[in-house]
Amino acid sequence: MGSLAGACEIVEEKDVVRLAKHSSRYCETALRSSKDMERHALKQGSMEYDIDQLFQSITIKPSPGRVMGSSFHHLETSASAGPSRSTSPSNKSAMKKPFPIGPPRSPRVGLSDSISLKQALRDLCISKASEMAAQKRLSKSAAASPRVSEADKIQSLYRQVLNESAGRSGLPVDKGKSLVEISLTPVDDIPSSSQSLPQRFDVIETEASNSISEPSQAEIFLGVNGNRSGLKAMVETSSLHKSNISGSSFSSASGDFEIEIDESAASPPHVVIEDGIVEIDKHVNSLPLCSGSKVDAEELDKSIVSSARVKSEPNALNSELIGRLDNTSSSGTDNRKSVSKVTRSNIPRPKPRPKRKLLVKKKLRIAVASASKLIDKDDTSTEPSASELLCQKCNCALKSSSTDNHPPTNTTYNTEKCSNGSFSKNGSIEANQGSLASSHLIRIVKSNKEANKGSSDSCGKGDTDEQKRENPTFSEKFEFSLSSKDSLGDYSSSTSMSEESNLSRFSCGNKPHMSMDVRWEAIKHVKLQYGSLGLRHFNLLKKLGCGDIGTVYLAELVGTNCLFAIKVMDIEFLARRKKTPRAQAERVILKMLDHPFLPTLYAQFTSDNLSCLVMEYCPGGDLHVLRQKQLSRCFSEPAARFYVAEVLLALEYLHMLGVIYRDLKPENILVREDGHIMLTDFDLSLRCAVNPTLLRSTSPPGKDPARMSGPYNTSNCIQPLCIEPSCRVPCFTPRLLSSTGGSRKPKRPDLLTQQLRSLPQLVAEPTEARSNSFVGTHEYLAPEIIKGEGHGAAVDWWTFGVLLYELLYGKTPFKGYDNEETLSNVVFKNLKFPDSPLVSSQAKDLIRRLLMKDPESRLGSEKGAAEIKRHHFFEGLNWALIRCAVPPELPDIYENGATEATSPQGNNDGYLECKAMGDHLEFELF
Ligand SMILES: Nc1ncnc2c1ncn2[C@@H]1O[C@H](COP(=O)(O)OP(=O)(O)OP(=O)(O)O)[C@@H](O)[C@H]1O
Repeated sequence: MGSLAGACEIVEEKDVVRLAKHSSRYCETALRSSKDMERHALKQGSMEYDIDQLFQSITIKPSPGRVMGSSFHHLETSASAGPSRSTSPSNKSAMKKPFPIGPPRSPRVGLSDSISLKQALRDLCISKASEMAAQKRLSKSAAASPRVSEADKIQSLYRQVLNESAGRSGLPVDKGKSLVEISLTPVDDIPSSSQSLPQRFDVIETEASNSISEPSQAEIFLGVNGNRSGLKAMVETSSLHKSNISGSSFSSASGDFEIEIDESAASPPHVVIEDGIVEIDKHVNSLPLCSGSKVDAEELDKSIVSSARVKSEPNALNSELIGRLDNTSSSGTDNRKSVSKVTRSNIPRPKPRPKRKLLVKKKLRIAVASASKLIDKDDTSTEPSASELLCQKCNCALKSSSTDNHPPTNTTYNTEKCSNGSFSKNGSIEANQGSLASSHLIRIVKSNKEANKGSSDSCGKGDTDEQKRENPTFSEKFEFSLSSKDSLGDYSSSTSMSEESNLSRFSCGNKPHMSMDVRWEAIKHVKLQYGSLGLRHFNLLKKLGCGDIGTVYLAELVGTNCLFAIKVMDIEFLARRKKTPRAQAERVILKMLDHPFLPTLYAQFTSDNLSCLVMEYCPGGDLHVLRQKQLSRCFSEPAARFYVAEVLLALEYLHMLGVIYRDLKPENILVREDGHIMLTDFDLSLRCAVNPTLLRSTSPPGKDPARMSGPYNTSNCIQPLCIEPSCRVPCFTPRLLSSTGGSRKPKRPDLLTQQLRSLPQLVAEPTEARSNSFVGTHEYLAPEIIKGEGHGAAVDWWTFGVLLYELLYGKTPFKGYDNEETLSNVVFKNLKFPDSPLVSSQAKDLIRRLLMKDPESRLGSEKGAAEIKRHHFFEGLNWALIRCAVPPELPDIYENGATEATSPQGNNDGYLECKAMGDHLEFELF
């Protein structure tokens, strides 16, 4: 057709007539006759007939050039050669049939060109029609044939694409080199091994089904030009998901596997599991093979974690993703940008796992918990909590409490070691909150645990052998515990230190002034709950100090907010050092005490070789520390008066109980939270008999009461006025009682004062007590103690004078170069007062009267504290209400009730001594 178009134009016949009005009649006739013949011949076939009809309406119009040069010239020649040039209708037919012009030639020549052209056109049309019919038949048969699969179509399509591609690029299609791997295997079924190659298809002859549009081909070309894996994915896309020819999704033939491919995603995806669908978003660097529902949550977790970690590595993702699509792990080096999102819906996974998401969440939660455990590990490794180490019900120390063979990180897994299985979570939690205990606690608890086991406690009987195996040191310690237990039994029986005695002995009933204290209730509750109280019920928070016979810890009762000071004493150590009597004395004295300026003993128990005293905790430190904090390293006179007044009351109380304190010094005067004092440390105290007597005044009326034994020694007073509720309580007015020993001239007493002074005086001073012990602190030792002449209660008034002196002057009065000189000064040196700071004469007079080297001349030696109270130094002081007075200063309370003053003193000597004394008890610094 193309060649023909160039030679002539096909126009309608009328135009030809109009144009060829000069054509000869012969030509028209010939043409007409020729058409008739052909029409007749084509009647046999309808298609040919139609074509013939078509051609009847076609007139070949020669091109201008040709017309002028050949055909037109040919017509002219014919016309000139003919007899008539008329344009009559008869000529029309002649013009239709060309006749020869010029030299005569066969009339077929001119017609033969025209006929051949038409014939060629007709043949071409027939050929095309036949092809279409054949193609139609072929397509019908192909559709009906079950053997023609989608893969065949894919292959044919691909073949066609390759051919076109080769044709366009000019490259030959080499079957061997450009063999394309078309994987029809769903991802789930693809083994992860890199050796398993995808199924290969050779390109086969298949008719194009036109199912691939240009976009798909473009994608395929992109894949071809990219890399093998990319091509594979794209081919899969285009072939398996016809509905989405753009290749944005991938679905298997079974329809249960879908991979969405987002071409625009050039960055790594990340994975989200939701209702069984694995979504790979842009941030996954390393994604495990999503083999259906067999996707391992751990791997997914890893992927998620890694996605967060390697967001900045987008290139790595594609390779991994492609590798997963190929299911060939080794194909991870490709870098294809067209695949970035894969969605798995419902294929080969046997059953969906709707809980996958939960599983992941759980894992994350576990991970958080693990992280918390890691954080806890660190915490417990350095500062384990007692409650974490103990079974709260059966008091069995948990495995983790052993620091020898078990790292502290095991603290949370060992509840199963307790046969009772009653590990108290609350206790643990609360213990964790406030636990600052150090490793020493572990060892103490450990000893406690072993003691429990050794004493056939209800918990862990069967674990003994097992623990021996697990802990090589257990056997040794276990035996030691037994021996300790024997020793303890003797000790306990002789000293009534058992827990049972503690239970029956102690209650708030015999300590009325503290009966409302919540700490009693807390202790009582624990005793009722667990049957007994032990060290296991406390979290040792801080070491407060280490004394001569034990170490004092700040402790919290587990499950409460109650703080205590627990004095822990190693019984064997005490026995070896012959200090057991001191511990006994302190314990007995503490049991008796019920006074606002003396410590309350809440409980006492023994565990293994430890004797523990649970006392009231004083957070304000001691007066020695407090004095050091003062500007001039000494207290003001009012402050000093306040403190010594309270000490005086405490000493008076002790003396009434028949206790000579003997160790008065600022270090033993603790400051409570409210600023009032508490006298502590009674291991040097002397217990003695005391016979409180009511002394009647023998002096005549009007005599200076300072010379009397007491202000109330009036014979005409039957009952002490202070007992009367309706009394105006003049006896509480210190002024009335302060004439004793005062340098000031006493005022003339009025009638009431005379009556009060005439009242009988209670004297509860253990005046008859004598001791030859060399006890106390050098600077505070009374001369009679140093001389060894025997001493009594008056030693406390000597020390009381030294205390007042130190508080006012910041130093002790007889301090020498060394202890020997100090002792010498105490015995021989006269008392001197420094020029500064300025101290009142009343204070100096009191000190002077108290520091009389002769104990019998000493103020208070005859009638006790009452004499001292009456001194002018205390004039105006309300003794009865001094506990309600405002203290000089309040301590700064820090965390856990501790203060700067109660910070660890670092007494390594004492501490090391404690460590050395116990075979398996170690006290360590925080
Ligand atoms: N109830 C308490 N509250 C607060 N801290 C206390 C308490 N009891 C003792 N401490 C502190 O513990 C330290 C040691 O006390 P401990 O009674 O063992 O006596 P010490 O006076 O140092 O020694 P020693 O018994 O040899 O005289 C004290 O210095 C004191 O700081």
